Amino acid sequence: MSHKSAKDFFRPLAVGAPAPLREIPARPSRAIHFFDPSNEKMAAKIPDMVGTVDVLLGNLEDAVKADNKVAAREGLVRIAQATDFGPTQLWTRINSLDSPWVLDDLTTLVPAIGEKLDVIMVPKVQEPADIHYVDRILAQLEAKAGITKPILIHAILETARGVANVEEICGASPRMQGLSLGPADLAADRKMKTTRVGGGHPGYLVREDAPRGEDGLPDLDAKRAIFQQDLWHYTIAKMVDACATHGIYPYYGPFGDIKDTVACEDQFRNAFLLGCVGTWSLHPVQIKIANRVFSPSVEDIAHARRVVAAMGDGTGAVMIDGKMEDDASLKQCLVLVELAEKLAEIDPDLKATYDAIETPEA
Ligand SMILES: CC(=O)SCCNC(=O)CCNC(=O)[C@H](O)C(C)(C)COP(=O)(O)OP(=O)(O)OC[C@H]1O[C@@H](n2cnc3c(N)ncnc32)[C@H](O)[C@@H]1OP(=O)(O)O
Ligand SMILES: O=CC(=O)O
Ligand SMILES: [Mg+2]
Repeated sequence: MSHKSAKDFFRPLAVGAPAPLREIPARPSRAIHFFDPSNEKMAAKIPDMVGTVDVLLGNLEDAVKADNKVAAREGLVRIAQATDFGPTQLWTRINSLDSPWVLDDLTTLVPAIGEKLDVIMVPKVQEPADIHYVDRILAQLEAKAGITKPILIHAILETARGVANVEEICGASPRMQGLSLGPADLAADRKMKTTRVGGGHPGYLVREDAPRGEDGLPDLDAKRAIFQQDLWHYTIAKMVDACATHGIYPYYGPFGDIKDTVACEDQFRNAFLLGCVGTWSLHPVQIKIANRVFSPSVEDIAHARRVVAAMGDGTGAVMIDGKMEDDASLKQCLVLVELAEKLAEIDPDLKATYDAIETPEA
């Protein structure tokens, strides 16, 4: 039980730190593209990726070798200082709070590039106290460095305890921007018997009933349909509800089977349909998939605009193509229309596509 009053949440946690935000801006973030700033070949590509992806994230945690942790941190500072990110957001993923690197990550990055950093992703968050720790230290570092806008916090949901505490984590600070599912660490922490980074598993399935023989017993040799199930449905749905409750944004996380672009698209689309606003991209090939999946389709926008036009003042019920539409379906349509408008502001190709859709008269 928190002893803070509601208004305390909107006071800076250090004298001289910027005032906390009251609303988290809905900035497009279809793909959060990970790069290792200590990998020179990868890092060299980052300036040219500005404008092609909504978020560039300099990763300092898992996937960066222990020997390269300092080089990654310093590489990120160099890239951030030398690059004009224009409309593209710059995020980082710091090392975990129990690691030997995280304090230096924060005390180096905030003074050096704090004005350019939009969001800090915190891995392996277990409970609100983890967010409180980062919240206070960020306020102190922002105050000392004279940073003018608060750096936001994004937590990865990748421990069983984190999932159990998800609501409290979302509400732990006005800096909370969103959550990502971390299926790889979460699987390990839960002791799931998988060996993958995200995605499904052919063994997690439901099988059609067996036909019965004359003896009334199941015919085990009969061919039966099987339906692979989604390992992540429960956690994503729980994360989406927690984020929506707190006015912050949910994301799918990594899809490690880089070459299976079809299954990657399916996983991303499931997350989009359930309410996620974006996903991670681990390889350039995943950026295009994410941008396509997390942008409403032409068909959806055409239909949504028809519903908006037909619903007039937004009350009552109408029939369109044999289906009943009312206030509730109108609200769903407005989610898509408003998302399309936001995306059109930063993506000229998408704007042209949406502008070309014939819009019915109101
Ligand atoms: C569970 C988790 O925590 S997930 C998050 C942590 N993991 C990550 O961040 C992984 C990030 N991605 C990567 O490290 C790499 O993409 C790997 C290791 C998966 C594959 O790398 P490669 O074997 O080099 O892939 P591939 O040969 O297809 O790369 C093609 C080109 O894209 C570049 N590239 C690959 N990944 C990236 C990236 N994330 N960002 C920018 N460029 C990239 C490569 O440098 C290569 O460049 P080149 O054509 O000039 O040689
Ligand atoms: O960090 C991500 C994960 O899946 O673990
Ligand atoms: Mg992880």
